Amino acid sequence: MHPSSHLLDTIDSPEDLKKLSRSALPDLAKEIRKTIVDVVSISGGHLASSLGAVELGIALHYVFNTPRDKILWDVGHQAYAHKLLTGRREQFATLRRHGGLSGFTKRSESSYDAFTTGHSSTSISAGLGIACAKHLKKDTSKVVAVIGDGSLTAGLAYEGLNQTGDTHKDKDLIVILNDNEMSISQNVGALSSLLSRTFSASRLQSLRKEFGEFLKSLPRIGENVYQLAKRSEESFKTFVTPGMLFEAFNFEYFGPIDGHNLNHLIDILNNIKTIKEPVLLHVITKKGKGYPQAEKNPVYFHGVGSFDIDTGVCRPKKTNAPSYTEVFGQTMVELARTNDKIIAVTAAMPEGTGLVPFSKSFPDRFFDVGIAEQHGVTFAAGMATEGYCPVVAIYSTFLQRAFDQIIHDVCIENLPVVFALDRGGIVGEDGPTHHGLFDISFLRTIPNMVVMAPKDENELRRMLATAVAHSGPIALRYPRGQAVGVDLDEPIETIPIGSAEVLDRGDDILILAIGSMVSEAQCAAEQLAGSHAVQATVVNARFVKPLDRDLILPLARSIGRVITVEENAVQGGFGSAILELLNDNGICNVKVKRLGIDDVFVEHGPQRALRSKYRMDAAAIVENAREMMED
Ligand SMILES: Cc1ncc(C[n+]2csc(CCOP(=O)(O)OP(=O)(O)O)c2C)c(N)n1
Ligand SMILES: CC(=O)[C@@H](O)[C@H](O)COP(=O)(O)O
Ligand SMILES: [Mg+2]
Repeated sequence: MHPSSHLLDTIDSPEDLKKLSRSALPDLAKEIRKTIVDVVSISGGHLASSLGAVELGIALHYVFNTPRDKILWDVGHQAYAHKLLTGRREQFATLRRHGGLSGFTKRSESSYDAFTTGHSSTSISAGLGIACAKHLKKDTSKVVAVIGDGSLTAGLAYEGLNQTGDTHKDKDLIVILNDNEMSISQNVGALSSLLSRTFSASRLQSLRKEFGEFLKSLPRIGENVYQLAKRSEESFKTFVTPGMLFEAFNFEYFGPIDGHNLNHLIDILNNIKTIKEPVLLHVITKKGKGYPQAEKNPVYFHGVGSFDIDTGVCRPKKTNAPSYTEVFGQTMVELARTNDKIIAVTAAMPEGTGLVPFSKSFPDRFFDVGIAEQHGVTFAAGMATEGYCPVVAIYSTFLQRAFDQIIHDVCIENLPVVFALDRGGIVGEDGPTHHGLFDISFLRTIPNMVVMAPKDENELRRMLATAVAHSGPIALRYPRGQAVGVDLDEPIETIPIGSAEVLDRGDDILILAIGSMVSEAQCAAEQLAGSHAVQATVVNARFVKPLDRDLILPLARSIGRVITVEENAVQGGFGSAILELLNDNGICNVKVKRLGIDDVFVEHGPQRALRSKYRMDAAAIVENAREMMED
């Protein structure tokens, strides 16, 4: 690694970058890489993707006139070099920290961040929107969307390409395909093998051209020659290349070129910026480029916690409890051993959702559909119609994409699809685009859907067993990170649908808690009894839908003071469900306080700090209980 940052230290904006000679840029790239590795080794972050896009970031800001020209970084997880070059060098050490720089691009953070990101595959649609708006305003500045090969597996990207290629209107958009042959894991699907046909691509294209020229040179094309030409054209299609694909979308295709060769990048960008029609530039990069450990293991270094730079080894976490994700993954394997109908579906997150062990034990029953949550849900619905039991494991935040598919393709027909929602609640450093704070609200409104959240990892296992035995759509949501550390039942018992449990008994206040908030409620009950002489009944609701009305209603009636607690938006969530239940049953003289996230987007920061700031803890329950007692 380069010892100092004397070039980077001179850059406060892309204007300063432009003052450097081309020959200095490779050294600048080294300095940027060193800075990224240094900071991410402490703060954690998306290391491998950002290291792969260093030259791209330099070349784009060297050639284009940002922020007037707009660069949209898809997902935004590869944009650390962009941040360093656009006036955020001094704050870079605050990356992903509470109050510091976001790990993604964010409009409110910088005028150089053209679009706020975190979820994938938005760059082409948003870029086209910006380009069309510029066109209407007669603004001739340029728009560049940088999208990865993984992000190009999502349908949304093709919706953008399709509209961009509409020949009836001028669409001045440059799309850069940053192809490192990786999503988080190995990229999947027909597209990934198509993109790697680079050798045959150029060979076949020149063959095709030569053949066309030959035909044109003939004085008269008879029927036989014409038929031969058509057949040849057809057979060329079996060798479709990336260029042909994008040309079919009416893009001018350039590439593939080496995305780490600054001279080539700058030359070609200078050329294509003069073209006033859709352009696709295909660049080949290496995920983790420049940091050997990340080059060797890009999956591990995609999103990483703090690590030792010399060894690449992550700093150990303090607890011995497994994560919810691990327990989910192990339980899937256990259940699938005796139930050959269980199928696992992931949308490009086999590691993140804990499904790698399942994929190894049952490769035929494991499906990675790519970054295609909508397709994944409908695909699962199709499998369910054939008698299988698909378990769709998707982070809460990414399932938002598939809301219509859940209703239209799964719930209307009451199909037995299990939704395993990892990262339900506050996720931490990824911030507002990634917190899973809406699933309870959006799932509980859907007819036929059952919604559960476990209080600990043993209950997660029981809920998963319950879910695969259920005959309709059913969702369980659980948090990011370490579980509670309880013993696990063997064999796994199921839970009657809609049954809550009483954990503590007291006459003063009723605390109805769900999921991760159950342990906080118990802790609060202990404090209330110990220091404030307030006796609380604590109920682990287990189900948001259906609620255990036979247990909840008499308790609410007799105690008269109710606090609901959930790690979810308070609007429309578990607390709202309780209010509806009470109201619908004529119980209107009960005081109810709903605790949850109150109509805001939660910023990024450590999970613990955010939970405390947003009052998702025992202290908040105690405070609210005491206020209620005083009223
Ligand atoms: C809708 C959505 N689903 C899943 C993810 C999780 N995710 C973030 S980056 C990524 C892989 C993206 O691959 P690619 O675009 O090729 O970028 P690379 O990491 O290779 O640079 C995935 C699956 C996401 N951000 N958004
Ligand atoms: C950029 C992105 O969407 C993912 O890489 C995400 O950051 C993963 O989050 P986890 O670290 O919770 O798996
Ligand atoms: Mg990629």
